[in-house]
Amino acid sequence: MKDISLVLKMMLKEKKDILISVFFGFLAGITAVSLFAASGYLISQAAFAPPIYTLMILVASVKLLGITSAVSRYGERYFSHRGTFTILKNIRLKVYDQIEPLASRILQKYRSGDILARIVGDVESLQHFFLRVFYPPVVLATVFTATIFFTMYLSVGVALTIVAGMVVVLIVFPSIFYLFQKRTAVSMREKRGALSSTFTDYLYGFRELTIFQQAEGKKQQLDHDMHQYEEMKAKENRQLAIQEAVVIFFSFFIAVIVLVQAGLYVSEGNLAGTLLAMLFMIAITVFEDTPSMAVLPAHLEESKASSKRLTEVWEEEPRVEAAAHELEPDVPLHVVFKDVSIQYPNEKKPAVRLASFQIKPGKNIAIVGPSGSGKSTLMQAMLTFAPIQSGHILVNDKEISKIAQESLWRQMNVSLQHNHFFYGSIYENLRFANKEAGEEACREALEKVQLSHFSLEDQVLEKGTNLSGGEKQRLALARLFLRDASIWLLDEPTSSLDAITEQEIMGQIEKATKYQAVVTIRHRLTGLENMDQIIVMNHGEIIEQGTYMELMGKADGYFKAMKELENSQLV
Ligand SMILES: Nc1ncnc2c1ncn2[C@@H]1O[C@H](COP(=O)(O)OP(=O)(O)OP(=O)(O)O)[C@@H](O)[C@H]1O
Repeated sequence: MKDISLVLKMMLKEKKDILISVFFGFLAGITAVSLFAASGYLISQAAFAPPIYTLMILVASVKLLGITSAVSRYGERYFSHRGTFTILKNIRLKVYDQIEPLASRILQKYRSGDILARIVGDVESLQHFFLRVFYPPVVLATVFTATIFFTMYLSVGVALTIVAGMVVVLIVFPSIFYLFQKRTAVSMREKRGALSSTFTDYLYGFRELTIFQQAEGKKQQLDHDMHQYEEMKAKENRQLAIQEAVVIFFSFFIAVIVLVQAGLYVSEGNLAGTLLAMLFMIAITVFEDTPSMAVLPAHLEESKASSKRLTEVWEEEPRVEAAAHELEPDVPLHVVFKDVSIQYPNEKKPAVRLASFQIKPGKNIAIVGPSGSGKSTLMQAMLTFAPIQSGHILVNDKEISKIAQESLWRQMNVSLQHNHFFYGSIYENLRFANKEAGEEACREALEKVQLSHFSLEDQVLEKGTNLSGGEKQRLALARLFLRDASIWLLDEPTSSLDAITEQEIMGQIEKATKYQAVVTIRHRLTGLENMDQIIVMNHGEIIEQGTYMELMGKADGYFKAMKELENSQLV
């Protein structure tokens, strides 16, 4: 029950449509049974040449039942499908609401292909829960019960045969099929997950795979995964077809038993002969919709697994209470790190240990240190993307975890090591930072980053694959000139640029940020003389901090040694 709690909760929100569709389903089923029962009775009665009005009443009833059955079948389809699509919409919204605040953590834990398979494939497969798992047994049970009561009135023996048939079809068969299905479903899901992950790996890494001549091997693995998945799918379809055949065969078998049994009662004089055809028709019709019970176990297993796979994505994550404190938009940010340690999930040691420093409004700060020393992690923590293990990050005296993320990000201008570009024009990619930015402002921003040779209509391909590394960095920086923000966070913003372009663009940034704080992660140690503060990191710790002069004044300082080494290489 816990496994399908997600879909059950979403389903119960649509009680009205569910009740109406069950009502129409029952009406359609029971009128179909009555229609065939009345037809059987009509044929038998006609053989005895009864008064014309008897036949007229029977013919009219048959017609009326036919019309009612058709109309209620329409109502059943309409409301059950409407309910299904609303349930699916509710599930999509719920999944999005749960996953969105955890996105940065989840993407560290799951492969992107797997996440995609969950939020597309698993959500889609839950649409079958109501229509194929919940609904058929409920409607069948109600139709069976009503039919059994009616049949009991005619012949208790026949009614008991139908009861036995009902128990086998509604309980025994689904339970046996479920056991078979469980095994197939587990390997199906594993194969689907493997296929989806291999496929995304192949797609994202296509260029590298081709260059390193590994594409063929990966393609073979993809073919292999695809082949295995198709084989499993074919096996599952075969299994479902056999199950369906068993149920259909059994239904006819019960109808034949009813015919033989009723025939026996007639010959013994315990049943009127005119009821024979009627009982046979009832037995045939009441089992008409039972093949849906053959596929029910497969859909139940699929729904359970999908619901579980979706909920585990957010249930295993620590709960994030919606932070409610809104930062005032006009007050510049003052950020204080107090003994902050950060450890990524599944990592043995922290990426940052006991970091303490401040970012005051209007100050220029550089973070330097060897690769892997934790510089970007500090920036990720300011953006609330890195998991803080201990210590405090205060933004305008408020704990960062209590601040509504949007109000924090609104005041930040960020350029990360890898910036994302969308398929579209340069203009669209710039306006993504500020919807209000007009063409003139965008052209000026391009000029500031020395991209004035680009027109606003030029196309950017997915992930900016038609741009050079330096162009991507400059386009990412151009976005920042279009937004007002009180802190600029720049992670190696000019690492792909030549020294002259770098100097000019940094000059433009300096001009635009007279009153803003700018935190820049740097590998090159040039141009740091005017920094208000330089933070030096090594092995996840801040080992030195101060102005350029202060750090260069330390006789055996780490920064001083790094700077001297760099200078010696430049000479
Ligand atoms: N998402 C992550 N999951 C697990 N470990 C991570 C993650 N991101 C970074 N790390 C680890 O944290 C440590 C610090 O990484 P970080 O990116 O902060 O270093 P950096 O100083 O910015 O390096 P670089 O100069 O190469 O960009 C590294 O050991 C890295 O492997």
